[in-house]
Amino acid sequence: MPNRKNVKLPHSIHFNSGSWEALNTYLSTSGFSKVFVLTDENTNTHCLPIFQRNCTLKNFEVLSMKAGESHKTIDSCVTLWQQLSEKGADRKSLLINLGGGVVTDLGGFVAATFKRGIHCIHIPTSLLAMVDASVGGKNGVDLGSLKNQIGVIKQPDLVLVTTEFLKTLPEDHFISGLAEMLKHGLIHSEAYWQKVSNYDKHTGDDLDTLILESILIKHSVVSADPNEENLRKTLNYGHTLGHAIESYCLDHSERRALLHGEAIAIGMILATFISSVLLSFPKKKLEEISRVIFNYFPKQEFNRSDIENVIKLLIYDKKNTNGKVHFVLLEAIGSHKINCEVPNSLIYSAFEYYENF
Ligand SMILES: NC(=O)c1ccc[n+]([C@@H]2O[C@H](COP(=O)([O-])OP(=O)(O)OC[C@H]3O[C@@H](n4cnc5c(N)ncnc54)[C@H](O)[C@@H]3O)[C@@H](O)[C@H]2O)c1
Ligand SMILES: O=C(O)C(=O)C[C@@H](O)[C@H](O)[C@H](O)COP(=O)(O)O
Ligand SMILES: [Zn+2]
Repeated sequence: MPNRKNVKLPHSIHFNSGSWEALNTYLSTSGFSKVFVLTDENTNTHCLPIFQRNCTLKNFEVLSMKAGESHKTIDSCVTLWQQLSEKGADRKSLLINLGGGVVTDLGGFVAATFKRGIHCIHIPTSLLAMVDASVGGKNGVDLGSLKNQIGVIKQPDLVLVTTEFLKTLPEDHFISGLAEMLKHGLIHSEAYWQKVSNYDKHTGDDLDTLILESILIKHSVVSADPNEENLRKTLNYGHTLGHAIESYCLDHSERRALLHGEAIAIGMILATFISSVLLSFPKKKLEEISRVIFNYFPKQEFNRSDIENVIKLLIYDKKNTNGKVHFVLLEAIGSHKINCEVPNSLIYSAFEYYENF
């Protein structure tokens, strides 16, 4: 993977110094009829002032939604579609999504569907949205607690990544974003895996370089397979069980709702264990990966009935065909296999490995 000096971002993605200039040029040359900025209650407080300072256009309207996964729903979309309608949005209007992955997923979907599609820009403000959610055009909402069941793939006009926003991001959400960066390491290269797993914010590691590299890994996969016919499925590493665990916890009030990255971190340990059994993924590496992940993500408890229910949720995974659940597995770091079938007995063994590590 190229480093920051010789790296090439696509024209639609801008990083740090170039971002505000790209936004202002785009706004002044595109002739939008109206500009809307979608925030959630936290990005409204912490990120909107930075946006206002840097955006030369002053007459935009702010729309806001409640923060968090439980608001990534069609009801939130209806409220926003109504507001856009009442405020006279037309097909020459622009929606700027200023927030984490919930705002970029939901705002991307609202923009893609309002009057069959208005313009949209993502300005990601969480680590997870910078390295993953804002790149690649997947958008959508949950159906009840089932993750991302409704949505489309539509690329935003621009993605503007400004890491200054991370200064106010709460620690648990920062760590959640690290999970997707670790995933990029696992599917892409040992070198990037090592860099992210050895990242230490206290020793002044260059986080911006790691973020940029993650964006490039994600972009390279998406541009090779934008509609997830084959290669893009690798970006779903750890998500087959991870999403089922996330949905299960969202739906059970006695459990803490896990952040997306927290659930995916568990899913990656489980998928790597399964890889070690089915594809001879090296056992020593499995242990290293488990150690790194447990270092950030404390163990969660799953009893037999929890696991049974998680397995039942696998039927909703979007990589399934003909009722068959398809996992992404690894032969080694950076060497993946898609569309793998996994017996339930092995899923139970994977949870046993996770609980006993
Ligand atoms: N479309 C994709 O390709 C893709 C990829 C990965 C994840 N996702 C989705 O992204 C969502 C998770 O995204 P997330 O982790 O960003 O969650 P999030 O959007 O809920 O943001 C995390 C929390 O941090 C707050 N926040 C965000 N930026 C802040 C800032 N700069 N300062 C202070 N507070 C800030 C938010 O208000 C929220 O409370 C999930 O729904 C997941 O399914 C989508
Ligand atoms: O961009 C992709 O493709 C991904 O799979 C990235 C994932 O990290 C992300 O969580 C995505 O939203 C999952 O997609 P889904 O199609 O499984 O809902
Ligand atoms: Zn994810």
